Amino acid sequence: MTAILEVNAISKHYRRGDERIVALADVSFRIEQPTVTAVAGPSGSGKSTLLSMLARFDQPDSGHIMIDGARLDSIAESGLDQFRNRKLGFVFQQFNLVSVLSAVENVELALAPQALPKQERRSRAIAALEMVGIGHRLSHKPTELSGGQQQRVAIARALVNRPRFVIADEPTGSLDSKTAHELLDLIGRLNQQMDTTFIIATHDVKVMQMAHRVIRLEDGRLI
Ligand SMILES: Nc1ncnc2c1ncn2[C@@H]1O[C@H](COP(=O)(O)OP(=O)(O)OP(=O)(O)O)[C@@H](O)[C@H]1O
Repeated sequence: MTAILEVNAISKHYRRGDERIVALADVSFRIEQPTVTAVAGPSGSGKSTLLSMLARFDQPDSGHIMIDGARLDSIAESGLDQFRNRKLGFVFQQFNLVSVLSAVENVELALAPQALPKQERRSRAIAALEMVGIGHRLSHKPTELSGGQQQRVAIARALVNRPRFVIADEPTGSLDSKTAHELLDLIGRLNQQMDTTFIIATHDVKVMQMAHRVIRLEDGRLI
């Protein structure tokens, strides 16, 4: 069976002056089904480096990654935006919403690369916001929303293109415990209903508890 994600012996190092920093060392794993995977490990263990490789923001020094049976390193630079737009959604600790835009406009941004009629774009963005339970806050700007509501808008933005994968970096890091629980329930539901695969870098035990699988990194190695 073709894995939906296959990470094959990837390594990555950085140089700082004379120092050689091993960020990832011979990391391999497969994800066979649409599931929620937590990537855990202490600060500096390589979690963000791994996520940036999965999105091809950066490339490993050796090894390779396959998504839906296709090698990431075979995608031409000119095709990267399209690849990310079709396959991936992103969620960040600080939400990364555009402060001057409303909730619905923030979600519409993710649809911009597609040549959709304005009305279609609007209705898709509204549907995504309704799906994450925030259809009653369409015209609110980020500063007029709570942290949990902003993170829901960010999730709607990540999901509006119905990507196969959502890559999240500490999505509960700025949320209180109750709001984090609600967000994780939502992620669990979206995984079930939409078959979206979530890969979540985290220090949060709650995320590790709800994930189907936890991958642990230490000094760039899987443990
Ligand atoms: N651009 C870079 N140049 C030099 N070193 C880097 C660079 N990016 C990351 N590193 C180093 O690579 C290692 C892994 O960093 P990474 O950001 O992946 O860790 P992390 O597990 O995500 O940490 P955190 O939980 O604090 O976000 C660290 O030692 C870090 O200092």
